[in-house]
Amino acid sequence: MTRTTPAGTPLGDEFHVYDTTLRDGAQREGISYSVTDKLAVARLLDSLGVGFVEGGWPGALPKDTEFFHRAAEGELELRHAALVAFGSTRRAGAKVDEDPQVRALLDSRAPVVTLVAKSDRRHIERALRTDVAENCAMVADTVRHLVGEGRRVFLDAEHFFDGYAFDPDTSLRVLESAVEAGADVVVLCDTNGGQLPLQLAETVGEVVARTGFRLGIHCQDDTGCAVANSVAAVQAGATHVQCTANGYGERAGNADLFAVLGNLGVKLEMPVLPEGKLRELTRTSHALAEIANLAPDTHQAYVGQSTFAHKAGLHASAIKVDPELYNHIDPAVVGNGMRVLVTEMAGRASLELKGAELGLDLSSAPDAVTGAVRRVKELEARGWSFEAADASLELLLRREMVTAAGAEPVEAPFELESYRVVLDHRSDGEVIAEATVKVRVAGERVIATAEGNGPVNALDAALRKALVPHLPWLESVELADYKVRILTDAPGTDAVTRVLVESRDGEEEWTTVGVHANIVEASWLALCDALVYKASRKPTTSR
Ligand SMILES: CC(=O)SCCNC(=O)CCNC(=O)[C@H](O)C(C)(C)COP(=O)(O)OP(=O)(O)OC[C@H]1O[C@@H](n2cnc3c(N)ncnc32)[C@H](O)[C@@H]1OP(=O)(O)O
Ligand SMILES: CC(=O)C(=O)O
Repeated sequence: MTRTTPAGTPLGDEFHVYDTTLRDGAQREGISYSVTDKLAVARLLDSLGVGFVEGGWPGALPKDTEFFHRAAEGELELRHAALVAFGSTRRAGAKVDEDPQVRALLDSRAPVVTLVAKSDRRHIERALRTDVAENCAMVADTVRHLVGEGRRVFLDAEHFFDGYAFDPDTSLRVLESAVEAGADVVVLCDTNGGQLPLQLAETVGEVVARTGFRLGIHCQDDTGCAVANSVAAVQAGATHVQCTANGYGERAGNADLFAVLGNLGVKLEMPVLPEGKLRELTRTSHALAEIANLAPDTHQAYVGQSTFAHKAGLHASAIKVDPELYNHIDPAVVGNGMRVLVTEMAGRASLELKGAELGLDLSSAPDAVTGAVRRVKELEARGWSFEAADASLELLLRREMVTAAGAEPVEAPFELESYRVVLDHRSDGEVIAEATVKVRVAGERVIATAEGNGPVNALDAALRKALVPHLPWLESVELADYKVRILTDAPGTDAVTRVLVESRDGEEEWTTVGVHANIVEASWLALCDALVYKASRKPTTSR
């Protein structure tokens, strides 16, 4: 059976997933790929299984010229994708075989070339300062020249939608010039990103009907509709879709590759990637964000870390019955995972699901669940936040289980008698903090003093000094991150400080929270929870 797009066009090899992260994605403010970065991006996209990787504009950017050179010299072995060089048509009034930019496209040795050409009469006349006939000759000459040199050619028809609305005959003439000269696909570009899905799909359908050409779609995201526009274009007959990883691109960005693949691959069940590769979407998206040196968008469609995280109690209660009730897909299909967040918005089901996630069986402890829901709501009203502090939440749940269900108590590995912190502002401007802790550990009273570059650092150091001789496992535990937030609107109080402490050892990372009017005490509470949490996971003998 022939597979088809939603518009009935035969699929299989005939549908192109075309990535332009390395060219249009690199046009985003804040991105600057090195050549090594570009090679790594191309490898990741290839391993995901996209059909085409546009590597850049050889001849215009020295880095891109070098990228194509290194790729051709064996540094890039692509298994799925064809490498594409991007560039413009010959200059107006020039000869194609004398145009250095066109020469650079051939020199890149890329098997596919995408040419950008004006397809809006206003741009032809005002930006290029030429006429429609010469613009069409520039397109035809360049396509014919490159095809004659054995390249497969696609044409990006810049400003197509705006141009078609203004003067459709000119825009169609540009497409015809390319196809008659041998271009394989003509790509309708929403260059200014101003289109909306219904109007764009109508235009794509009309152009398919009028020309019968193989059409591609390239959407910028200035209306926030790039993904919707791309999907609508495919539904209207486009069989080549251009996207960028995580929507990186000029101005507001481009159509996000991962959302487009999710929509086409999962929702429309089009075989846009090789078998099994949709499960790589999340991992690939995050890896590409790393290379771009940008934090992944935690709320990005399909692949964001929070995209299947459920906070509302009502959602959790339905999810407990069946996760499908509140997830639009099984997150595993795109390599993502579901999480339940416990906050003031939690109900019993949220706590039960979170407990299961943390390995605690609360099914036979209804009173502990009730107690935990009440406690979380009370504490969050006073400024605590458990959403990002799973270790403190686990301790809270286990303490409720002790009270309500007689479970084994959560033992602290030490008992605090007192702590004291002083700050010493020295005459040379240096500020040193000194902390002294008095604790009982393993049946002994221990007093330890340590210095640090701040009160929390000094307190942490003094506590370790006191405890490590008795609790050797503590040596591998370190403070990985420390976040402070001053809350000015906690009801019934003056400002309070919330401290999140992220700890790690060779086995895991965990986060705890402390809240108090005093920042040092808030930090102490979070630090203590961090150690109690870790101690509760160690065999009794090493506590
Ligand atoms: C919609 C898009 O995103 S397309 C991709 C755009 N990407 C980039 O521009 C990044 C790379 N660009 C560059 O490095 C430079 O702009 C270059 C090397 C391409 C050109 O640099 P310069 O020769 O200094 O020209 P400049 O950038 O000022 O202007 C572009 C020239 O190309 C011409 N031009 C623009 N589009 C086209 C086209 N499709 N076909 C032929 N010529 C074109 C312009 O008319 C202008 O010509 P002019 O110098 O005679 O006025
Ligand atoms: C070609 C391209 O990037 C655009 O028209 O937006």
